[in-house]
Amino acid sequence: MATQAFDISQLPIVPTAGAGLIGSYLAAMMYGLTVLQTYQYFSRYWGADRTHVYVLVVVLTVLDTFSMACNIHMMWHFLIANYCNPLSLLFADWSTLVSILANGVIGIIVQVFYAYRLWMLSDRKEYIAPIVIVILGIGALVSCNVHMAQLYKHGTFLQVAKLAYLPTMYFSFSIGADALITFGITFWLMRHRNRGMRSSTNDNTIRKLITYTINAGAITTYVPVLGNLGDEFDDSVQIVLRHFVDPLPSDPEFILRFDVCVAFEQVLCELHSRLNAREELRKNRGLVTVNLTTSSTSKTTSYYGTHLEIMKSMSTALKKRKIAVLGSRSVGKSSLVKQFIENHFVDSYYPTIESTFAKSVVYKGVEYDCHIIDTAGQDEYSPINSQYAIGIHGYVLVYSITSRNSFNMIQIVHDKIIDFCGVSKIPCVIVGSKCDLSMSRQVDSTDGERLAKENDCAWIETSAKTNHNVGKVFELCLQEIEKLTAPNQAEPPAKSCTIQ
Ligand SMILES: Nc1nc2c(ncn2[C@@H]2O[C@H](COP(=O)(O)OP(=O)(O)OP(=O)(O)O)[C@@H](O)[C@H]2O)c(=O)[nH]1
Repeated sequence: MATQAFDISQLPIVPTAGAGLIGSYLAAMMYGLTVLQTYQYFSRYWGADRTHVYVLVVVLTVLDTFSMACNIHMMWHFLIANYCNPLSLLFADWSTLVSILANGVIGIIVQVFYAYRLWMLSDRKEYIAPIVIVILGIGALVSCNVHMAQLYKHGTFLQVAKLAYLPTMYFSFSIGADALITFGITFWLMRHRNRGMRSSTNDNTIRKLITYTINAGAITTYVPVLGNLGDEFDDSVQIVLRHFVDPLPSDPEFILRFDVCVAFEQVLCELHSRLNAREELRKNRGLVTVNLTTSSTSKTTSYYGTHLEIMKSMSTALKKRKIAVLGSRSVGKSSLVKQFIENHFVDSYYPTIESTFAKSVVYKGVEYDCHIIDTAGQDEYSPINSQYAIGIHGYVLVYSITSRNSFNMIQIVHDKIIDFCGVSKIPCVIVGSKCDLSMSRQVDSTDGERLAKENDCAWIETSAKTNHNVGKVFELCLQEIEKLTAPNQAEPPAKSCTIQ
């Protein structure tokens, strides 16, 4: 039988899928990074988060993987299995349809998550924006589903021009939700910066969070904006744009571009969320104090700003612990706190007036938002300020092993707090500092241990200089606080007392 010459120009399509191919390569690269982020999340935080957070991360990753597999199949179907068969471009392949749905589901999960995050950031006060975000997210999902159902019903791409309003709706809903998320989160972060505990580390971290939020918002909004506005650009730009995000297509090639672009956008969204993970922000050491807690009694809590981190913040009623560091002058209180928070030792001596630091500490798989108050040194003539008896969960009482006087001050300070608080026991760790100076030792470790035992406190020797046992000090303090905390109680009663 003679083969009929086929005139490709008679087809109601543009027979090129190059745009889809390039888009698939980019999406695959982004997918690889997303998997890497997921791996890092599990290797860093395994055991520290709650089960449902892991489930959520796994579900998102599986959906991402599924979407990527569909994209690869789609490319295989059109470019390899049907090589030299331009007619195949007329018919909707199952993977094209299913990946539209998978991307829609990923989108709604991420948007609902961000709506929840916004609500939490606002101390559960802001309802309107989160509800609008969810409605827009549902709108985007519905547009996706209707689009997929229509394509399935028709079985071919011939009706695609008539259905072009559906991807336009999808893009519009996505832009609305992403823009609202970005503005909402930035607004609340700025509010927290203005009213929260002011310090350069806090401000830096909040600035960083705002930058992340704006970047993530800009990038996740970028593709849909181009999608909707592409036709407005001049010809030269359009040549490029048409290959990625042609908004109102009249040919099936669009489906490839659309699909890949949506996948690309979602993967980017995922990627950015994960890139904003806690380790990066932890480099700032001092943490921010913004209201994100689920506990109504706690006013501030740590906030690392993004996706996975906030998943965790949301999942756990973050436990805030306020710890006061007390002791004689020059025993090394500030050095101890600085070593713990900033990981460095300062040789020079500057008397402290008072500074507060914040840091999250994972202890026994639970993350605590610790606020550490470094106080001015006490002596017989300047006893402790009664403010250190109010709202404090635990105490670190520091003496220097090179100063007998500083050791003797510990009992005085301890009794004073007990007096102030009107209780018989306080969560407390007694710390013998400067243990690297053993040649000048004036206080034996047995004396320290005995004193701690008599007062029912924990005890440890440290050196801020050599970073010996520094982290352990605060772990012990948390341990002492938790001993006095009823099981499942997020907030132990901070010592609030009548001053006698
Ligand atoms: N060798 C040694 N020196 C230390 C150590 N910790 C602190 N110092 C030194 O002790 C001096 C006082 O340290 P600070 O941390 O300022 O003491 P402080 O208790 O905060 O002093 P106030 O602010 O007056 O209460 C500084 O010169 C520190 O370098 C340590 O572990 N080993």
